[in-house]
Amino acid sequence: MDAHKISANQAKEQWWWSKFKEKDKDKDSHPWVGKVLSSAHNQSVSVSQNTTTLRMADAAQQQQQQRRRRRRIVVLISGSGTNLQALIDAQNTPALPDVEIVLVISNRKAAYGLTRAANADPPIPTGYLALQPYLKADPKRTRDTYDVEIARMVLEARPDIVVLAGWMHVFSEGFLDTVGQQRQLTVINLHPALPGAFDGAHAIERSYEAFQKGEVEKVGAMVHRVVKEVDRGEPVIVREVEIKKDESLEAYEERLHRTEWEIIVEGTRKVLDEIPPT
Ligand SMILES: Nc1nc2c(c(=O)[nH]1)N[C@@H](CN(C=O)c1ccc(C(=O)N[C@@H](CCC(=O)O)C(=O)O)cc1)CN2
Ligand SMILES: NCC(=O)N[C@@H]1O[C@H](COP(=O)([O-])[O-])[C@@H](O)[C@H]1O
Repeated sequence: MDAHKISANQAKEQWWWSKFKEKDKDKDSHPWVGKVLSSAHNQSVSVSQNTTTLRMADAAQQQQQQRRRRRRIVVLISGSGTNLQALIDAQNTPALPDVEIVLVISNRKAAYGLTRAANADPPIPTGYLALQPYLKADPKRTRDTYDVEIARMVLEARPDIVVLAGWMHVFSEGFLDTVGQQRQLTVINLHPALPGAFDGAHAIERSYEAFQKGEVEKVGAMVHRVVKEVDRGEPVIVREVEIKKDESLEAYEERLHRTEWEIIVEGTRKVLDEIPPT
């Protein structure tokens, strides 16, 4: 700013002083009047400074409140983790705002999804617990106690949502009852078939074969809430996928996976947005 130019505040200040001096001319210039006015001025300056400070603090607090607490996501995987990668890439974009993937758990040591989590920026903490080694370690252990142990690992991360992204293990009540103890904690699952058809494992191959044999007209994928009955939970997102007569399984699978990468983000966002802000 050029030296001869003054700021709006300085101009306001000089106007104020000129008014103050005009007033002073009309009145007896009792020394105390000057003192009262100048201290009034000083007070008004300090009040306005305090007001400004208060206003700034209030604005900062409002900004803080507007900046929602990041919603915490735990992801369970068993394989390559391309759907986990879709979630990692979508974090804090308009597709999936105000989130943090806080833990990735695999039941298979060789799952490449664990590498994806470690390579994320910042790296995502991972956990690993496979059923068979767990059972072999202690004869008193059961599939149900395994499920409770997985649930404990999940709850320790204080999630707002649990996403099964290619988690190839059927949960018993042990898991569902344990995570169900945390209010409003939803578990969702990505399933490569439409509701009510091809529940369970190998759904991609089974639905592809059924279409090619003319047994079904439509195929697709869904994200659903997880209940005890496998793949029978309420659908959250359902998306049909184009399939062509006599095309290869690989061609169909590639198209299906692209759809999965979209709906796993949409489904996660949809369920998180159902949670009232704290
Ligand atoms: N109680 C529930 N558990 C799980 C659900 C669910 O809806 N309710 N969804 C599945 C995911 N899933 C299909 O989407 C699925 C995964 C695995 C299996 C399965 O038969 N697994 C075998 C082991 C297979 C293997 O290790 O290759 C098993 O668990 O014995 C069925 C369906 C996740 N869990
Ligand atoms: N019944 C569950 C099931 O079949 N899930 C399937 O596992 C794959 C995981 O891929 P990813 O490891 O690359 O994300 C996905 O195709 C998903 O639909």
